Amino acid sequence: MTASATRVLVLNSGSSSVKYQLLDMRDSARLAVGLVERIGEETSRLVHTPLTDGGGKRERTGPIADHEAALKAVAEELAHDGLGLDSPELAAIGHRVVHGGLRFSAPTVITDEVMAEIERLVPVAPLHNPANITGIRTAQAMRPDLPQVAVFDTAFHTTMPESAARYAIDVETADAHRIRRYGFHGTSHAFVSRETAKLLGKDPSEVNVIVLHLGNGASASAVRGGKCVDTSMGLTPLEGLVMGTRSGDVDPAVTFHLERVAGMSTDEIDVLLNKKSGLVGLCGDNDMREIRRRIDEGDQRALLAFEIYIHRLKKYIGAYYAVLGRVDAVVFTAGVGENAAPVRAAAVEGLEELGLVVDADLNAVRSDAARLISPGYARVAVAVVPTDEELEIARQTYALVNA
Ligand SMILES: Nc1ncnc2c1ncn2[C@@H]1O[C@H](COP(=O)(O)OP(=O)(O)O)[C@@H](O)[C@H]1O
Ligand SMILES: CC(=O)OP(=O)(O)O
Ligand SMILES: [Mg+2]
Repeated sequence: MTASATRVLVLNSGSSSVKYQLLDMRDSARLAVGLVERIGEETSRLVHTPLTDGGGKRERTGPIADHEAALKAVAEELAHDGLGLDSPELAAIGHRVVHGGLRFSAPTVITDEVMAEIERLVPVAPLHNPANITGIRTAQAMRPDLPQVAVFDTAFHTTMPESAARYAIDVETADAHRIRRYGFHGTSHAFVSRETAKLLGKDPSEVNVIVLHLGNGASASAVRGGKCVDTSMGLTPLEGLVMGTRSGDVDPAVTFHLERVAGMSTDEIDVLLNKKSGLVGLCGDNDMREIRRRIDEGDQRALLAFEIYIHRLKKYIGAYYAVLGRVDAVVFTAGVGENAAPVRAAAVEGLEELGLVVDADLNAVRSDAARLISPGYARVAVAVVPTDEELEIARQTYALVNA
């Protein structure tokens, strides 16, 4: 890396999307941001926004076959703005990697051996790790000379005590197969819990926070003094909250029952619970905007899906309240948490005895800023804090390559 190399490209590869940002780490300024969605479908779309000279969003539509093709398209868009991957100013490429098992509790420079470990974990993050691997390989091929850094979703959760991380199943079996709660979205839970402390004017070590990361994937975490003590996702990102297409918690016997009684294969049940359940399974839509629109039109299926979503969320707020004992803030983040005021209002409705109240006017404000939505008298702050996984990944990546 040359002394003038201060830029970091961040790739957040999801199962069917890539979000990316190019940042200059001297001031964390974003030079370009973008998204490729519906990868593998006929209707793929790339939206690229350069931010160097006032911007000007560009869009490409049409089939993008896989993550490799997606990244090549992203590289072309960046080159078009004079921000190509060949730039000597690029210091590193930071990758979100969803499953890092127990081994990675910090950002890590990717070697062949690290890649082998990420590959070994594919069975426990089948929707995510393969996309992360393709992203890394494609970026390595483009810039073999640059450090590629993995920032793991699981890292923040490695501080959980055994009482929260261990499932109550036979210890030998669990240990032999490394079955335990790992938790995901950790980069977001870490970033948002820290930003929440800032919003409260306190040091992270002084505050206990319940973070509700509600995107397409969704998870809750209990953070005590800056450290995660429990989280809702488990061995895989399937456990916990109701999500866009994932069931979250179900009785594990549902799977035996479907095998024995419905004659479904393990793979079919995997697809059912990961891709055809959650909001989409309950009402046919996984987008909260569409669900709210249908509810406003009197659609009963959409209403029931919303109520199931909220009921689960409320149970986790209560559970993590009990785990923490004292709660300073309940925080909403990610696509649904940041934008869906009705979800926030419904999730804390009836919890006044716990000190949780949402002010309807504050909750209705649309803003990109971190903000309180509880009234001044409330014992527990309720807040909306936008997550920025890409910024956090860029910071960790840059810090590591400069260490
Ligand atoms: N204005 C909005 N109102 C309600 N929900 C929204 C809004 N914008 C986005 N969402 C929800 O956010 C989800 C995407 O969240 P996001 O955090 O980007 O997810 P992911 O990172 O898992 O792709 C959408 O599926 C939709 O349900
Ligand atoms: C781990 C996980 O669920 O990630 P996402 O929300 O991006 O699908
Ligand atoms: Mg996300």
